[in-house]
Amino acid sequence: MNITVIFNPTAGGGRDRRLRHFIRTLEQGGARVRLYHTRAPGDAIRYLKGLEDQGNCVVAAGGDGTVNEVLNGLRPGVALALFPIGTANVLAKELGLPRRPEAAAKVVLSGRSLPVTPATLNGRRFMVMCGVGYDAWVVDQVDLILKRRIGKLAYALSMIRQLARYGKVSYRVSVDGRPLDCFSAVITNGRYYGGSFVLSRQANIARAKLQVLLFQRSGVWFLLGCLVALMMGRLERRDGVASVSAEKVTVEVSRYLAGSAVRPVGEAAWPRPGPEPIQADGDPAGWLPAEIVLENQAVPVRVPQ
Ligand SMILES: Nc1ncnc2c1ncn2[C@@H]1O[C@H](COP(=O)(O)OP(=O)(O)OP(=O)(O)O)[C@@H](O)[C@H]1O
Repeated sequence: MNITVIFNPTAGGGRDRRLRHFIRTLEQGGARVRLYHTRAPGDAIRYLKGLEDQGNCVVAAGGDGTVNEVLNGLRPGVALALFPIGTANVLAKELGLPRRPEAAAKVVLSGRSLPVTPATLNGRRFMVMCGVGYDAWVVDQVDLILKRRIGKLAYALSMIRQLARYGKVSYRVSVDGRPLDCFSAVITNGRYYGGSFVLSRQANIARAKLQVLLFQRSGVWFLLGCLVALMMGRLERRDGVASVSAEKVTVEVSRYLAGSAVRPVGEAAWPRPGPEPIQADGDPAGWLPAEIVLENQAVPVRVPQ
């Protein structure tokens, strides 16, 4: 088996020793391995697109951002595999993948292929989820230097800083043509969020459908209640949260609402109309408006037998 491994040396704060174990196990299992260290954001896509022959399988050795880049550079028919060494690794959690190097390598060598249907966000593929509103601002404003030092905690700090933003902009989300309004939305392919929190019990990564979660009430207390419900795995049961399945979703700003005395730390003028970010698979992915479409072909993903 020919395997290309794309290693993001910045994912999860750097995991060189674990990578060596992983590669050694692949080679001991008879695989021919080509290893590439990424040098910057977007490098994995460029590198993979330039490869005439990607082998039987491309392994994303990193977190969800690395998987996202590999997915965007992957040739049709080539299998995707994961060595989860990122910060949150939501897709790995979704697929029940092991994190230990030897076990992860065994899944690549002798696992089965699960067809997973990705979606596109304004033409760029994503595997797990994208979001607008509160969670997009949290991702957009996270301190990346702090993230390397303290991992997921950097997101917790960004979440606190962005609380005051929630409810100041409303969005018009069209779900398979049906217009709905909200103050935040997450469009997901899978069940999990931020690691191991259950976002949606209706979503399933093996199903060719997206699940759209809409946060339809404003107010910081409502948002805090949603975060607690998320931690308890009961988000979809909360009043003010709608959960609908879809194949095509568009999102645009509906309106900017009246100001607030509270403003996020570091914001000079607040609130003000401006570009609204989108996140995809936990990384910034541009600005609204957004068109999200389920693809019509699945990608084979290596999972445990
Ligand atoms: N050599 C590099 N230097 C800086 N950034 C890089 C490099 N290679 C890849 N990247 C970028 O790093 C970002 C974060 O990587 P990734 O998401 O895999 O790790 P993570 O954030 O630790 O994990 P997770 O997304 O699971 O929380 C990716 O969006 C990718 O574009």
